[in-house]
Parts: sequence; structure tokens; C-alpha cells
Amino acid sequence: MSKPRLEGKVALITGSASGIGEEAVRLFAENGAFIVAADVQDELGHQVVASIGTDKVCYHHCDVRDEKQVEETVSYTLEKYGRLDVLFSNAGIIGPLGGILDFDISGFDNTMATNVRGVAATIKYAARAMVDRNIRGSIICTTSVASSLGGTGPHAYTISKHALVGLVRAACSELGAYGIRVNSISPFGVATPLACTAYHLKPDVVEANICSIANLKGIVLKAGHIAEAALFLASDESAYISGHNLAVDGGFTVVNHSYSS
Ligand SMILES: NC(=O)c1ccc[n+]([C@@H]2O[C@H](COP(=O)([O-])OP(=O)(O)OC[C@H]3O[C@@H](n4cnc5c(N)ncnc54)[C@H](O)[C@@H]3O)[C@@H](O)[C@H]2O)c1
Repeated sequence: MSKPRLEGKVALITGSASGIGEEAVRLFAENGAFIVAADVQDELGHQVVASIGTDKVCYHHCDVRDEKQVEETVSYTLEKYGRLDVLFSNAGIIGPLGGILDFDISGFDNTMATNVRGVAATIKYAARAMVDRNIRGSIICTTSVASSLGGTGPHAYTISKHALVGLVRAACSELGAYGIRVNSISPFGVATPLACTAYHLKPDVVEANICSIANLKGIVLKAGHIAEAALFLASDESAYISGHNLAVDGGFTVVNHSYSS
């Protein structure tokens, strides 16, 4: 039997009580990792952990907008499992809807505080922990197709995800010297609570809408597909990949949708 892909590795996953993060917790655990699952939805987070088993996975409250909570969560991970090999900085919000002409500036601030500043804080403390212990770790963030295209999400969200690509590249440029890889995953639409609640739609309706505009037909994108990409970037199979924004979008961002042959 082949060795579990994350055997002996310790991972911190934010936004882990729901959607993509929850799937990643399950998949990383199946692949032998010790995990701290962090989120602000404590009840859901505890349920996720209880459904997997508390021997290798634990839940910890962390609002990524609060630098102190991020620092404390990384310290908790080190106390609990003794090291940190993988950060999956995945927590994010869709932020306010609406156009630029009536732009919700305070909603924009909160979106940036969560999707960019929050991720920056997680990278800062996770990278410190890795550098201090000489760990050649892997840092993964969740961007979006809205990180490379305008008009595929609300404006504040699009701005935040574009900025996140810059953050990944900046961190990659510095942390390579320590052997630490920094990448991101850029998903197309997935019918998680983030996508469903924003538009007040049920998951099957969201999936039907996504499929109707998707480039790749005959498959429905699920949170598990994104978790698989995170597993690859977390594992040693991606040992020389850094600074990459891995599209899991069925080709959506590289085709001209108005062209038909
Ligand atoms: N669902 C999609 O279509 C889609 C597409 C592209 C990218 N993404 C990105 O994937 C990531 C995960 O989203 P999802 O779709 O699984 O949605 P989700 O709502 O199911 O999960 C997001 C999780 O992040 C947590 N969270 C929100 N604010 C937080 C904060 N301040 N501190 C800590 N945790 C916080 C939420 O409680 C939730 O559990 C996000 O970064 C999102 O932008 C989602």
C-alpha cells in the first residue's frame, strides 16, 4: 500500500467549518495529516471535527480579521502538534453585492479585512513558525476565477481576490529562500453556503446556473475537487511548484465564451 500523502504533516486550515475548507479537513485527515480546523462558526466546526474523530483533528476558534487570534491559533497548533507544515488559508466571504456607482465602502473594507488582510496575517504567523523550525512548508490560499477576471463576482470580492494573487506572489518571492512554497487555488463556482446565501438560491439552482455557463460540460464542480487540488499543493508531489495560481475552473478563464467554431 502506498504511503498516505500527508503522513506526519501538521496542517492549519481556516474557513474549515463549511464548504471547501470542510472538505479539505476531511481529505487531509484521510491522507494522514494532523489538523487544526479554524473558523468563526464554532458549532459547525466542532461538528465537522466530531464527525471525523478527535484523535488527529481539532477545532479552534479564529477570526482571521483579528491578528491576535491568528497568532494565538498558530501558537495553539504548535502546542498541540509540535510543528506546522501546511497552511491552507481558505477563509473568505463574498462581501457586498451591488455596482461601483453605489459601492458599499464599509462592506469593501470588511471584505478586504477578511480575504486579504486576514490571509496575510495567517501567512505571517504560519511562515514564522515554519522558518523558526526550519520546516520547508507549503502555504495555500483560495483565490477565485474572480482573481483574474472582472465581472465574475461582486466588485469588492474581485478586488480582494486580485490582491490575494499579489500577496501569494510577494510571499513566494520571500519565502522561497527558506524552502517554503506559496501557491493558490482559483476555483470556478461551487454551490457552498458562500455562493448560495449571497444570491438566496438553493444548491441545486446554483449548480444548474454554474453548469450553464461552465466551459467544461458533463461534470459539476464540487468542494471536493478544490480540496483535491489543495491536497496536491500540500503534498510533496508538488515539491517544486511555488507562486502558482492553480485554476480549477474547467478552462473557464482561458476561453473566449462568445466564440463558437
Ligand atoms: N464557492 C465558490 O463558488 C467559490 C469560488 C471561488 C473561490 N471560493 C473561495 O473559497 C473559499 C471558501 O469558501 P466556500 O465556498 O467554501 O464558502 P463557505 O461559506 O462554505 O466557507 C467559508 C468559511 O469561511 C469562514 N469564515 C468567513 N469569515 C471568516 C473569518 N473572518 N475568520 C475565519 N473564518 C471565516 C466561514 O465561517 C465559512 O465556514 C473562500 O475564500 C471563497 O472566496 C469560493
